[in-house]
Amino acid sequence: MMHWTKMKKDELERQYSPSWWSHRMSADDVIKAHVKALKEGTEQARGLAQTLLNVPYGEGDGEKLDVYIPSTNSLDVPLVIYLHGGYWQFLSKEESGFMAVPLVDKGVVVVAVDYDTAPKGSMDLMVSQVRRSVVSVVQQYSHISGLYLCGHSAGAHLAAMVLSTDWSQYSITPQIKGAFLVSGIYDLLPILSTYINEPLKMTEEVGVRNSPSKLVPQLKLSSSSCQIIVAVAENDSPEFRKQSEEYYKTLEASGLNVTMEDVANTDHFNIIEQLVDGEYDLTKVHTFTKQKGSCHFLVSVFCLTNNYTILT
Ligand SMILES: N[C@@H](CC(=O)c1ccccc1NC=O)C(=O)O
Repeated sequence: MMHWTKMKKDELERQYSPSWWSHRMSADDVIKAHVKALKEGTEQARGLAQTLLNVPYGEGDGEKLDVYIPSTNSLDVPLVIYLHGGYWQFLSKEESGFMAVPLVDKGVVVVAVDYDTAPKGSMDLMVSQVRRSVVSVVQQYSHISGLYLCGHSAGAHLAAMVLSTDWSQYSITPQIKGAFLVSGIYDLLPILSTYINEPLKMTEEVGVRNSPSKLVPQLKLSSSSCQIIVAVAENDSPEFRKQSEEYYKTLEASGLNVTMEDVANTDHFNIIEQLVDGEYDLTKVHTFTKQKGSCHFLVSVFCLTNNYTILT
């Protein structure tokens, strides 16, 4: 495949337009269906779980998160923080609670984080916000049995930036047990010259310091015991697939605990949408989770994608 530096602008923009690559619908329709599925899933989750909505994690207006709480007597309560996608300019926590639908009755707390999307927020601000949201959650829920991170698309980028944080600047060092990075972008340089960067206005310097692919040594220092899953859709664009493959290879070469999952029959959108889908075999998930005893979240998520990888 041609290296991105050799691509003309229109080809680069096509490669970085996920909706163009769906086999299911037209570009416009797949985005409309995506927003609808996430909204409906979030509404369903709000009906199923107890919720704490709009909990501040910082001083800024946009620095709020939603907590989806299971009713459980168990002391073993894992918590997963979900960072939404949407190219750092679309979507919000109002479409980001859907993952609680299958997880809440397994005793998992789900937290959906808002951050200031562009043009209001810059890349540096969004990265700082998600880092601070994780610190705030850990301070608030110090009794949890494990902290997991999940992000989709731009949210997978932000999750990878959280894993690559030098926590010495913060009041605590969160111990993240697992991270599920779905169809992410880990090198921002290819998008600098595309329409995606119009509201973001990233310079090359900003792109470099916010590229997880360039921060693997820091990730190794901060998150060496984190179990990382890099997942990508079969029908993501070749450039998106390459982003995941290369990030996975770099993590693996550094000796990190990482798995690559190429999820068959999915595109950039339904790879994450289907985590709400009741059709998947939740009974099996439950048995699996009990047998394995730990890492509920990652096991559940993987069974939901019909991909029975034993992770613990
Ligand atoms: N121009 C992008 C738009 C996009 O990625 C997107 C738009 C709305 C909501 C979510 C999106 N992407 C990933 O979550 C595309 O072609 O797919």
